[in-house]
Amino acid sequence: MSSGTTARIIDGKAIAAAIRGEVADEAAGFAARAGRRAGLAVVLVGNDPASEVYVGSKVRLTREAGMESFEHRLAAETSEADLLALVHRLNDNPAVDGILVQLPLPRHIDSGRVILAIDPAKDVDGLHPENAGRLMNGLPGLVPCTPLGSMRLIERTVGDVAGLDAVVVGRSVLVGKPVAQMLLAANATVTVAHSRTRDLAALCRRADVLVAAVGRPEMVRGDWIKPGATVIDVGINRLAPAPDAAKGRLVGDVAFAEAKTVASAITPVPGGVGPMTIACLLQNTLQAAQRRVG
Ligand SMILES: Nc1nc(=O)c2c([nH]1)NC[C@@H]1CN(c3ccc(C(=O)N[C@@H](CCC(=O)O)C(=O)O)cc3)C=[N+]21
Repeated sequence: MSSGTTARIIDGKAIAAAIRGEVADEAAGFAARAGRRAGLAVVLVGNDPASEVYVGSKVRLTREAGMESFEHRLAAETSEADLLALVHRLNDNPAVDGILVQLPLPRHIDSGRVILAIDPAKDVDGLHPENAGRLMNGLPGLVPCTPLGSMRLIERTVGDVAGLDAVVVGRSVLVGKPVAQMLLAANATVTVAHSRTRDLAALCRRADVLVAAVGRPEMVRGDWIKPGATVIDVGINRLAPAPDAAKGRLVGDVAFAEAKTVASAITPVPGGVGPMTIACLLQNTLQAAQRRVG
């Protein structure tokens, strides 16, 4: 398994910071032309601690990029009707260019219905079926941030993926399906694997580009990886804390220490895809703002 080499660690944190810098420059230009700043509304229902942390960084980085942040924190018991009413108000608010409803929502709320209520032109998460359909059909639209961030890292690492074998492990609407569409649009030969896939290890070993997005800590082992492959680890899993620690360690869906002896390049967790997600969210917000003012 070990080739005695060590993979290049793809520095998502640094690349994301560079993208945020570019977004900040463009956001300043937008504000000068439009006479207002681009605005992002983030809606958080309930107080899941992980979601609180993500929303906190989204708000901070939105402001750092020179955009306006509208924060809506709702109680866990908020009704679906009240959440839908807020989404409609944000759709109608001209100062809001992007709307992100943090997922997962409490179980009594149908997230599909909430996503459907978001104006597709403000759907900076790229989750509305109209935007998903646009991605599928190769039409311009807003694309989901985590897949977009993953693609940016792939492009920067391997350049052109045309003709390469790409395997995506995971078929979620949030990550697996859209990242597969993006790889296909870039002319990779794409296989989407999932929990029912037979001999997942052998399939993964054929991948020049392997995207792991299953949400299972360290599931992808070193001997599942083709020597020289590029590995994009989308998973963010917090392990149970050690007896003396308050918080468990963050790990991806890939067994990093094993994989880095086989791959030619790999994203770390944290510091890989995660920061790229937020950078792409800011970029999507600016794009939505620019389209809205025409
Ligand atoms: N509507 C919606 N859209 C989302 O895009 C969305 C969501 N809901 N719900 C939750 C997931 C998760 N997510 C992350 C964003 C940034 C990091 C991130 O920046 N992580 C850092 C730090 C991780 C840490 O220390 O906790 C890193 O990986 O280096 C992680 C995870 C967006 N999500």
